[in-house]
Order: sequence, then C-alpha cells, then structure tokens
Amino acid sequence: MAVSAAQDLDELCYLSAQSLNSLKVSEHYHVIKLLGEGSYGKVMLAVHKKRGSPMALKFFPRESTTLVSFLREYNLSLSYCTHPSLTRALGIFFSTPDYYVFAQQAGLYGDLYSVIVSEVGMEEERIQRVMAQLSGAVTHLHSLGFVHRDIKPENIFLCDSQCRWVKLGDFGLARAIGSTVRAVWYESPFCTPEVEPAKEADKEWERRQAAGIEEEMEDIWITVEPCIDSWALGVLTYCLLTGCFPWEESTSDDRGYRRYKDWFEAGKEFNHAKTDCYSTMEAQHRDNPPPSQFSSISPLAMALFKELLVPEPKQRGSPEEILSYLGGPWLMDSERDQRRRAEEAQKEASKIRETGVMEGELLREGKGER
Ligand SMILES: Nc1ncnc2c1ncn2[C@@H]1O[C@H](COP(=O)(O)OP(=O)(O)OP(=O)(O)O)[C@@H](O)[C@H]1O
Repeated sequence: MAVSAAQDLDELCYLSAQSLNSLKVSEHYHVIKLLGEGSYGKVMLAVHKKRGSPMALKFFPRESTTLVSFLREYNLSLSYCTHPSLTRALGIFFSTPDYYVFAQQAGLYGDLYSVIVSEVGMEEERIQRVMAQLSGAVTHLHSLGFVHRDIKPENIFLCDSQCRWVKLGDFGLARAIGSTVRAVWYESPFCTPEVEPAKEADKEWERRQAAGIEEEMEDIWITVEPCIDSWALGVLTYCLLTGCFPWEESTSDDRGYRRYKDWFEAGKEFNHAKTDCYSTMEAQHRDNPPPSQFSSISPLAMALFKELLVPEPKQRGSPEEILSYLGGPWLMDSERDQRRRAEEAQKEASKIRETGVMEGELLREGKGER
C-alpha cells in the first residue's frame, strides 16, 4: 500500500511538473480577501474573472518551498481528497515570479479554531456533527493510503456557521502509510507520545551545543501510521468539548499527561472488557475516576478517549471508532445544565441590550431628533 500510494503520487507530481505555467494573478482573478496565513504561505479568497466561481488560492513562497513539496500537496488534494469533508484542489495550479499557487475549494465561514476561541463551549450536537464528518474524511484518506499528520482546529474549514459541513484541509504534512519520516517533536498535545524520544534528542543536542561538543547526532525515524491521526482526533474532541487542551504536551514530564496516562493504565485493571453498555461505562467511571481536567466529560466520551488517546500507538483505535460513540451524551449532565443556563443568560442580556437601543431610538424620535 505504502509503496504504491507514494509511487502513484510521485507519478502525478512528475506529470504535473511538465504543465506548470506562469500566470499573472490579477489578469485572471479578482482577489477578494485574506482567508488565513500559515507557516508555509497565505491563502486568499478569489473569484475567477471569466467563470465567476469563488475559490481559495494558496500561495507558497518560492524561496522557501520546493517544487516537489508544492506539487505533492496539490496532487494529493486533487486526486485523493474525494470525500465531501476533505478540501479538494480545483485543477488550477501555476507559478508567479514569487509564488507557487494552487486553487482549492474555499471554506467561507472561517476555521474551527475561530469557533473554539469565540464560544464558551460548543453544543454537543455540533461537536458530534464535526467529529462524524472528520471520522469519514480521515477514514477515506487512510483507505487511499495516506495519513494527514496535521489534524488541528486551524486546518478544519467551515462551509456554514453551524458546522453542518466542515472540510479538513492543509495536506502539507500528509505522507503515505508505511513511509519513514524523521521524528520531529513540537510542544503541543497534538504531537503524539511516541515522538517523545525526539524531544530527548533535542535536549541532548542542546546540551552538547552548550558544552561545545561538535559530534553529529543521528536522527530518529518513525513509520507513518494511521494511528497518528487517531491521536489528533482524540485531542481535537477534547478541545471542542472544553475549549482548552487536556495537557500542554504528551510527554512524561507533563503533569496533566502523566495523570491521564496513570488513569489510562489503572483502567486496564478496572475495566475488564470494552463495553458499549452505558451503565457499565458509568460503573467503570466510578471505579476509576478520570483526572480532574476531564471532570465535565461523560463516561461515553471517556470511553471514546480510551480508543483514540491510547499512549501505545499499536493499541490505538481507528478514526472509524468515533461513529460508535455518536448520539449519547459527551458531557456530564451538570456541565450541560451550566452551559444551557449561561446560554440563556447570554440571550437575555442581548435582548435587554436590543430593547435598550430601541427605547433610546424611540425617545430620540419623540424629541424630534430625526
Ligand atoms: N480552502 C480554504 N478555505 C478557507 N480557509 C482556508 C483554506 N485554506 C486555508 N485557509 C485558512 O488559511 C489558514 C492557513 O492555511 P493552511 O493551514 O493551509 O496553511 P499552512 O501554511 O500550510 O499552515 P500550517 O502552518 O498549519 O502548516 C488556515 O488556518 C485557514 O484559516
């Protein structure tokens, strides 16, 4: 699978390299606004002058992007993102003197990160809708032989404000299943625990630098597996439910992660078998209470975390598992009540504000100010 998926993609890159044309953006597109910026480039909303169709143009600076990595992301998005919740390229790619550019479907309602930071806890129904779509999208990508490797709220684009249709995008780090990549550790809970040795190696390198030791260090390599995406989907579920991260980084020196891992290990002793019976999940929850950062999470969602947030990569469940956990509560009743009350108070406050504005306007009209 790995060899053929990677080879097929290389072949597409080779063919498309022969038809890369140069173009002046302003001759063919009305550029409307900036949709976002990432570490590799910027993304603009544009309308094709002749066809009138809106699209997202992704600009990759040529000085920091290799042609191969540009073509790989473009071709992956064009030929393998054939699921409605994957952002597909539109068959338009070109270069300018400063950029490589390709066009893809545009999410016109921002990304999931903006929803998480602007709302005090999303409703469960909306969260489950998002996770159901992502489960399908990621399973589809895996079935075609690729792992996304960068699932996070900033890479999930919205096609409507209620998250009825979301699309996973940014395939810059996607690689074929089974390929080997250099392990890169970064400070985020999305970074999988199996990359921890790379953090140790970074520390060792810094220590040697400080001591003036010139000796080269060997890179650590890992195999690309679908379970990398399962982990990220678990962390994402937690972010959507709580509006924050479960811990800072998935390493043994992080207190939050250590507490989670201890709970997970203890669960092996308490939970004799995996169950889909809610009262059994509740009993397991009572026998082995989760660490405090999970106090608002229901036994059902904790059971889902036991599938996705498994420290040992080989034991981690697939993104498809999410589908078995939909429909039931993902938050504790007390948390749901609290959110409902906060939402009602918010609605009441905005009603009072609106009435105040209307009364003010009537008063001004009465005084003949208009
Ligand atoms: N197709 C799209 N529709 C709507 N918004 C988009 C689209 N593509 C990108 N964006 C916006 O632009 C931002 C950056 O895009 P993207 O993640 O693809 O860039 P990147 O440089 O590869 O980012 P990263 O630093 O995560 O690797 C996204 O977070 C999102 O807000």
